[in-house]
Amino acid sequence: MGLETEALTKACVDMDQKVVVNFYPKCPQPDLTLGLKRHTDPGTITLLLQDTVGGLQATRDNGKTWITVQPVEGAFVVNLGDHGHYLSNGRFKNADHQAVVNSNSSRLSIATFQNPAPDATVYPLKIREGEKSVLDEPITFAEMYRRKMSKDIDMAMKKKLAKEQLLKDLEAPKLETKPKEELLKDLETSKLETKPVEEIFA
Ligand SMILES: O=C(O)CCC(=O)C(=O)O
Ligand SMILES: [Fe+2]
Repeated sequence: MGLETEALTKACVDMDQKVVVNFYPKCPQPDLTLGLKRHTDPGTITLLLQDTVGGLQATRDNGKTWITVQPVEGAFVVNLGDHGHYLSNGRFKNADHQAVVNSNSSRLSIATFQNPAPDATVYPLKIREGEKSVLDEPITFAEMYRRKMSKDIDMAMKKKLAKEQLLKDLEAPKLETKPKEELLKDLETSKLETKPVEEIFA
């Protein structure tokens, strides 16, 4: 990024490492659900170790296509998180990803999140000529996280209300529509789920 040595370390203030072990049991009807819903990781960078089963998917072409991240034995998947996205002024993208399940085997993954300190400043480290900042103002990592989570809760609430309405509508007599399972699945995979981070913070 053309930054001075230690610029990233300084931006993170006091790096905090969190390890999460994800266990995805076998699922008899994998196309009705997800192991982990679509999201971006909030931190700077994530190192992910997945077993040989596979199930991690990421988008490309601005969310238009899903690709499966094939497990490579002994290799980590390195994801950029929201903090890394902002520090680079969006030059490096936060990985938009999800985990699917399957009916044959259970799966295990270990994610190691590298997060900045809660009071670290989130703002591009360098804004190049002609570029606009992806953030209007500097905020703390704690604030960035709070905004992300409240948008998430908002979406979940909207989705819950939409689901309740849909179930009500389905009870109405003579409603010509797709089968109930299909409608519920549409809702489950709908764009209400999450948005690209730029839109969330717009
Ligand atoms: O299990 C996976 O492959 C993805 C895990 C993940 O995205 C996460 O823990 O944030
Ligand atoms: Fe993730």
